[in-house]
This record gives sequence, C-alpha cells and structure tokens, in this order.
Amino acid sequence: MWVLLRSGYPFRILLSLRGKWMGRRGLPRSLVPGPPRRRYRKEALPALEAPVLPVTVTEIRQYLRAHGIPFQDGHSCLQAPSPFLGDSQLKDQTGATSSFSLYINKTTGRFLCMTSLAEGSWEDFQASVEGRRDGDREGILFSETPGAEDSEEIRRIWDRAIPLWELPEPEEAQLARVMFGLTKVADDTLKRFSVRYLRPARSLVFPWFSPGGLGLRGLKLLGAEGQGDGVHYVETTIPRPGAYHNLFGLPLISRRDVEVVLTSRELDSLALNQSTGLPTLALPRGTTCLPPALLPYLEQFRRIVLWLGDDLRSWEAAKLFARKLNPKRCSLVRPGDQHPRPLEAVNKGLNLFRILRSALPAWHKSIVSFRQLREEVLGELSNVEQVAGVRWSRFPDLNRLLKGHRKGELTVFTGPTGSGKTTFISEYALDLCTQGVNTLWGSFEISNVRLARIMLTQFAVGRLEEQLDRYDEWADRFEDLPLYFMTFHGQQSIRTVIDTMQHAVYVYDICHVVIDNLQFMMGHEQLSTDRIAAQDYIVGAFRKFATDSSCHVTLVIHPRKEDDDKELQTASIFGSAKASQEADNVLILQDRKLVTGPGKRYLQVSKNRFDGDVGVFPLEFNKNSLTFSIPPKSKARLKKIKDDNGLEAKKPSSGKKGAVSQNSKTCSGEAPNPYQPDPSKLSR
Ligand SMILES: Nc1ncnc2c1ncn2[C@@H]1O[C@H](COP(=O)(O)OP(=O)(O)OP(=O)(O)O)[C@@H](O)[C@H]1O
Repeated sequence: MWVLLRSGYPFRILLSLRGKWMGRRGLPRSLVPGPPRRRYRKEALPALEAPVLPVTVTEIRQYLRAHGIPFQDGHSCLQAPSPFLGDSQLKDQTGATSSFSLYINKTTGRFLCMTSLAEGSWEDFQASVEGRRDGDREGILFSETPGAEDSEEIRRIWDRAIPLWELPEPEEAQLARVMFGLTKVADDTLKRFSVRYLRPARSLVFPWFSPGGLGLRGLKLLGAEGQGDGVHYVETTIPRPGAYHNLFGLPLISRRDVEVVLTSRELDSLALNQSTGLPTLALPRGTTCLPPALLPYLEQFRRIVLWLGDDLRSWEAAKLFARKLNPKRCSLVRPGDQHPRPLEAVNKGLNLFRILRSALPAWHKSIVSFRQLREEVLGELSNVEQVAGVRWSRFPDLNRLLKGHRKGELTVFTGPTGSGKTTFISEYALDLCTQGVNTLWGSFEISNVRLARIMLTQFAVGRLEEQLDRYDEWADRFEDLPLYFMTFHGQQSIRTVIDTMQHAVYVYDICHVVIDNLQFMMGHEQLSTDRIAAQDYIVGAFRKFATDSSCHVTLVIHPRKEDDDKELQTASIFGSAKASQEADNVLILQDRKLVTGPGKRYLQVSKNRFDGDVGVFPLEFNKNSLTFSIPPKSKARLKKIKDDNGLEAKKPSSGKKGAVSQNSKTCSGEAPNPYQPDPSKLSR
C-alpha cells in the first residue's frame, strides 16, 4: 500500500512488514529463508511520486533549453543525455542516439537513465543538473538492485527451478504442460524465454533479468490449480507486486524492433511469439496497471498492439493503457469469441496474424461515426454482465439494485451526522478493492491511520486488538491491496485535489476515488449563496474528472439540517440540486430501522442512472468488525424474510423512495465470493 505524500515522495507506510509471505503464498516452507522477520522500511522508495505542483511538458522543455540540454521528443518521454553516467559508461556510448539514455516522463517529469538505471523525480533531475546533488538521495537514485533478503530468495528459488524438459518423470512434465495450457508451446520457446519449473511448488518460474543481462532482479511464480472444468492461476512475485516491474520478454527485444505486441500474461507472450515470431512483452501485473516506470522501455516502438485478454476488463484496460502509451501508435485487439487470449488462440489453432490484423486503432478523433462505434456497441450488448461493472462480494443487495460498480460514474453518498457514513463507505470501497479495483482515498476528516485501522478491521472481520499476534498476517495481505491514500487533511483546494487524482490515475491506474467529504473543499465562504455556488463548482469538477478519466468517484456530502425524525431524501443533500443531477447514483444511509429485516440502519439507493432500479436494504452494524455487511449465515435468513414478505421501510415516503425495488430480480448471479479471506488459510 502506498501513500501519496504531500511533500512529493511516497512512503510505504510502516505497516510495510514482509513477515512470512513465502509460506503464506503457498510456497514450500523449505524455501523460506529462516523465521519470519519484521522489516521496517524507513527510506523513501524511488519508484513513484506525487508532486505538489505537477510539472508540465512545456516546463520540462523550457528547462532543458534554458540549461542547454539537447533532447528528443518521444511518444511518452523526452530523451536527453544522462547526467548520471560515469566516464567509462560515457565512453561506451557511441552515436548521438545511444547517448540520449535519459528518459523523462512527459506527464510526471520522473526520469530513468537506461544505462546506469538511476531514476528519480523531476526535482532530483534539476538538483543534479544544477550541481546540488543531495548525498542522501544519491543512494536512492541508484537503489535498483533488490534488497539482500529478496536477492537470497530469488537466487534460492531460481537455482532450485529446472527447465520443464529436464523433469525426471515425463508424466510430471506432461501434467504441468496440460495444467498451464502449454501442450502446443515448444521446449525451444520456453528455453528462449528462460522459463523454468519449480517442482515443490508446482509452479512455472518467469525470470526478471536486469537490462543488459546483469543478473536477476526478480521472479514471478505461476501456480495452477484445477477448479471445476477450468484452471485457476495463482501468481506470486518477488519483489512484491508494487515493486515488480518486469516487462517479461525484454531481453529478447532488439534495438531495431519497431513493433511489439503487449500481452497481460507471460504464457500469452510465449504462445504469441512462437506462432508469429513477432516481438512480444508481457505486463508485470496483467490488466491491473501499466506503471509509468515501464514506459521508457517501450519508447522505441513505433507501433504497439495491445492484446490483453478476452473480457471487457481487458478491453477497458487496453484503452486506458493506450492513453499512456500515446494512442496514435497503439492498436487494440478486441475481445470476442473469435479473439480469445493468445494462448487459447494457439491452442484452438486460430490464425494469430489474422487476429492481429483486425486490431483497431486506439486513436479516435473528436467526432466519430456510428461505423466506428458499432463494434463497441456490439461488445457492450454481448457482455451485459461485464458492462454492469464489478460486483460487490459483501453487499449482494447493492448488486441487485446498482448491478455493479462501473468506471466513469459519480456516486453521491449522504446520511445524517455520525450515522456511520465513513464506516460504511470504507467497507463498500474495500470490498471493491479486494477484487482488484485500484482505489484512492481522500479522507479529509479522519486521519489515514484511523481510516486504515477501520479498513484493516473490516478486512480481518474482527477486532485486531485481541489478536495482535496475527497483525502481521493481515497487514501483509492488506498491504498488497491496490489501495492508496491522499495525505490531505482538513481544508483543501479542489484544484490540488483534482491534480492529485489525475496524477494517481496516471501513475497507479486508479479506477475508484473516494472523497470523504466534499465540505472540506468548500473554503470558508460564509454566505450560503457562495457556499452553494462553490459546491456546484466542485461537484462539476468531480463529474468532469470521472468522465474524462474513466474513473468512478464516490463523493460523501453532508445533508442539510433537517428534523431528526424526518427521513432523508435526495433533496436533503446539501446545496442545490446540482449534486443529485450530476450524480449517476445517489445512496443515502438512513439511521432508522426497516420494519422487516435486521439492523438499525438501512441503505437507500435513490438514484440509479444505469438501469433505474432503486430501493432499500437493511444494514446490520457489527461493532467488533466495524462492518455493515451481513455475515454469510444471516444471508439465508434475510433472503427468507425477503422472499416471504418483501422489505418495507418503516416510514416510506412518496415515489420510489423507501420502497423495495419492484423491477429488479433477486440477485442470483452474484459471485460466490467467500465473505472474507480466512486468515487461517494464510499460514499454510
Ligand atoms: N450503525 C452503527 N451503529 C452504531 N455505531 C456506529 C454505526 N455505524 C458507525 N458507528 C460508529 O459511529 C462512529 C461514527 O461513525 P462514522 O465516522 O462512520 O460516521 P459519519 O456518518 O461518517 O460521521 P460524520 O457525520 O461526522 O462524517 C464510529 O465510531 C463508528 O464505529
């Protein structure tokens, strides 16, 4: 878990404890180097940052010109001579182009020197150019190699792993090939990509080599478990996912290659490369994110085809990644029956060249015709389930009403003071985050430590105070969630907040931003008319951000002061009607009981732009776990009550509000997710 710090540098918060991840993630304990140890990271990590004032590409260019530094304009970076090279490294470089080994990201200003592997922020670069290098930061700029503990693990696993064809039992090799779908992938291909197999963990091992073949920087282990008719893959990386920046296949790319196909899995890259001979690279964390740190390695390509998978999520990720890579050079393979993922296409005997030729340009002009849209519309119609978004695992009733959590929408959430808004929204966002929705929190009212504590308690579904010996297990797992916090506290300007959100979308591929709450951006206007105008402006800014960035924004807004015995309505949201008009969804936490159903609160969905279903469902607060979701055993009971009676609000008001959805089905199709991961499973 990363924290965006106002000072400009992110820190892993001190929850960052490695503990006994190896055993936890299913690898044999024999490979675990000694007893679990606590390791505090005190240093700033060099990889990512959130500048206070984001630098623009114009400013970067002006600065380089003003300092007489030559540069070339690239797709996503500016290339310049590196000030981080020793004399010998400089001598090695011949020709004008190869001496431009410094890549400066046009959006963040962050740099990477491809020769020395120094990297840092725009401020670090300026300090270096102006001869005011900070000795303390120097080590950080070059801290590329994995920590000693990681190196030991990496080496130990790599040495134990062997090529598949060297397995002593042919049946074992055959079984592994079947499990990983590699029956049509030749030994030669596996050899070229240096893929090995770790027998004790029954996992494939993909190496991450330093550029220039200077040793191993990391590994990814891929385990396969049979699940019904299909296979479920489990990935483990060293270093942990946030620092695993391997573009698998990079050592096979030649400087002269100008085209590449990007895939979301190593297995797809193997299959694609084998059957087409084209350069292929696999993203380190699939469709989850494209860290900007990888962009310099992709600068050399004039054309990039993104073939990320066969579902809508892959399609959405491809569109987002293309924005970062520069859409003008990107083409996207549309998921569909005739376009499965590359490994499957090879196994089905499909013509991969034909699929690649059908890739659509990512670049859209401002005006498009229906001809350009018709494929997208068809995609939506044939993937209705996926279009509805990510479904909650803890709140089946939210799935029933809202159908899912979709990108690009604005949700407004309100409820009486002290009714549990923060507590509820924390669990609602955590639920999505555990399912891979990259989440950014803006908690202006309570500190991040308090918020993280609430979330961790909800994650563990119990009081951690009473099981401190398990703290590390939970904290380790929690840390791997794609969860980030803005470090703002108290009043903030909307501009700063939106800038930070934009930065986070770019750097961390954030899909959901939670703002708790809007009142903290309203400044100190005393007149109510000024306050209402300010709120309208802020709501408009969040709406625009959600649409432009294809990111969901959940905005907590306090209600107007109303009689305590009156139920809140959409019109009770503070300010003018702008908030509810702009919102795609309006949720109200009502602090009163439903006649039927457990709990002393209920949640009301009073607006749903996606398909219009509105309604209510009960919330039962559990003080120990700080959760509102209904534990699995009570779900059956609740369903029975619903089936028997339907639900009714105690004091229903007019219209659809207060009544259970009439036109929605019982949520039968919801994912059979367990309520929460069982901590006992963590320390297998
Ligand atoms: N349903 C509930 N029943 C009892 N206590 C609750 C309930 N929900 C939350 N709480 C507790 O009430 C306190 C306030 O909750 P929370 O901060 O989530 O409310 P809020 O609506 O966000 O407050 P505010 O209006 O100040 O923003 C917390 O200590 C929380 O644990």
